Amino acid sequence: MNDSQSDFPQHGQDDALRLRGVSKHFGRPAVDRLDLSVKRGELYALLGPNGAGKTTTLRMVAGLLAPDAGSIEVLGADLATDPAGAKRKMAYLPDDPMLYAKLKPTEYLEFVAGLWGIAPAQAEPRARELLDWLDLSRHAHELTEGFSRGMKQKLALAGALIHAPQLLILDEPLTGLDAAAARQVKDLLLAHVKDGGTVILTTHILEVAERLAQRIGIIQHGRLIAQGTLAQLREQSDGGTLEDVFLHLTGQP
Ligand SMILES: Nc1ncnc2c1ncn2[C@@H]1O[C@H](COP(=O)(O)OP(=O)(O)OP(=O)(O)O)[C@@H](O)[C@H]1O
Repeated sequence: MNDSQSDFPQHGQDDALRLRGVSKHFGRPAVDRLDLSVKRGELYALLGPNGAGKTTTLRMVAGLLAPDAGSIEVLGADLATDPAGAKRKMAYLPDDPMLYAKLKPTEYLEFVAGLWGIAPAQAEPRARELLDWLDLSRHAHELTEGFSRGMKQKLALAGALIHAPQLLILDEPLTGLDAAAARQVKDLLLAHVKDGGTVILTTHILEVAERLAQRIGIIQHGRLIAQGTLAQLREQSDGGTLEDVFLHLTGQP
């Protein structure tokens, strides 16, 4: 996608993300001894019914929530012992990203870049490129308070990408986007993976998982109940669409 990402490691056997026995309880288990690995250069979709533990899992990976048990490794950096090293390599986009209403996109991206210690001379072309990619350039000098939900979502994604992270962690990144915006975001994610980067995302839009993901994991009651390519998941079920497979595996009518 750009020069700053050309030093990504080549596709290899290494995992970009590795969770081992990760648990989180809120009175009752939200995530329950979860083992999950995502390979470098892979787009992995995490599916599950409401309340299955998807967001809790991603928030722990992003370092926003401490696991009660287990370990999380991001591109070789242990999140517990090297949180700064792990966080530098990843970006997290929550499902309800927060922006600063009184900033323009260029100012917002400059601000986020500053938090990462990126010099303005380096940040500015990267910001311009991201705004172009997401078709926000013509709004670059407008206050974000006037933005639609989809525009805010795209700007938040640009902010998450400003430090050229290798691992993207995205919670419902396509919800609320119109067809054109969804296409821009999907293209950006596919380009990231093509460049050797890694994506893990949650979605309730099964067509997104079906079309984008190399592997799909299904989580229920905080545990991974199935994982594989769409073809492999179909084999574990009675075939059919991903919706049929999902409903079958999660025991829903
Ligand atoms: N901060 C919290 N305090 C108490 N319980 C929580 C908290 N966060 C999550 N939970 C509970 O943990 C469980 C998993 O929630 P989580 O948000 O991870 O599910 P999810 O799979 O992302 O669901 P959805 O698809 O509805 O977004 C739910 O039972 C939820 O109520």
